[in-house]
Amino acid sequence: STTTPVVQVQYIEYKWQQPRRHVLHHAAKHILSVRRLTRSCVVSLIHRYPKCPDPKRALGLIAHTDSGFFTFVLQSLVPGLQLFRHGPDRWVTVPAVPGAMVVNVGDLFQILTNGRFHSVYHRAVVNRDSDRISLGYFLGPPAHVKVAPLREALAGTPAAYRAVTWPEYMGVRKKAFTTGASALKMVAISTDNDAANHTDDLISS
Ligand SMILES: O=C(O)CCC(=O)C(=O)O
Ligand SMILES: [Fe+2]
Repeated sequence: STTTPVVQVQYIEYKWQQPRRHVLHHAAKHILSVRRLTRSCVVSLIHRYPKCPDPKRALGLIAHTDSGFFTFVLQSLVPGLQLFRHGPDRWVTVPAVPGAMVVNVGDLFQILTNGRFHSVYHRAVVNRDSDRISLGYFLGPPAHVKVAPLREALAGTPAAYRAVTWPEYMGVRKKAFTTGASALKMVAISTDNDAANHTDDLISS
């Protein structure tokens, strides 16, 4: 039998301005209400990265953003997940904390929050001495659900993205991958929108 879990949204980053907390709250409520209406929409992947004698010359997983709402990553005790940070531009290794899950924001969450939350550009590097294993749980909407910027995220500003389903967006990403374009920009409504251009900046840098 199934029970409805009691979910509490906790704000880890207290420095966030009130409008952003408000958007996070509504986005979380929205995702939970979509989940309640439908069956599971979690995809899981297990990665195994064999040890590599010359890690500088190989990459475990090419730099990318994830497509769904969130990705939950469990790493083995060998770190390898890296996030791209600006100012100065650099790759930051996420420490492998036993029992800890890393939560990455994905492209559809950026669309849902009209760019108030940015999907994280990340990659996986390999280790010289040890194999590495990671588990990824990709949370997104069921295939038929259109994702569009939430009214609460707009607050008087125009929508930066058109509505897309997860499979539609995967199709756009596939096209973007072959042409070197940005998938988020391809579903953006206005090209002079900062939020929509954000990922482009990352990819070109
Ligand atoms: O291996 C990792 O830590 C990252 C995996 C990942 O980014 C992915 O599966 O999308
Ligand atoms: Fe990823």
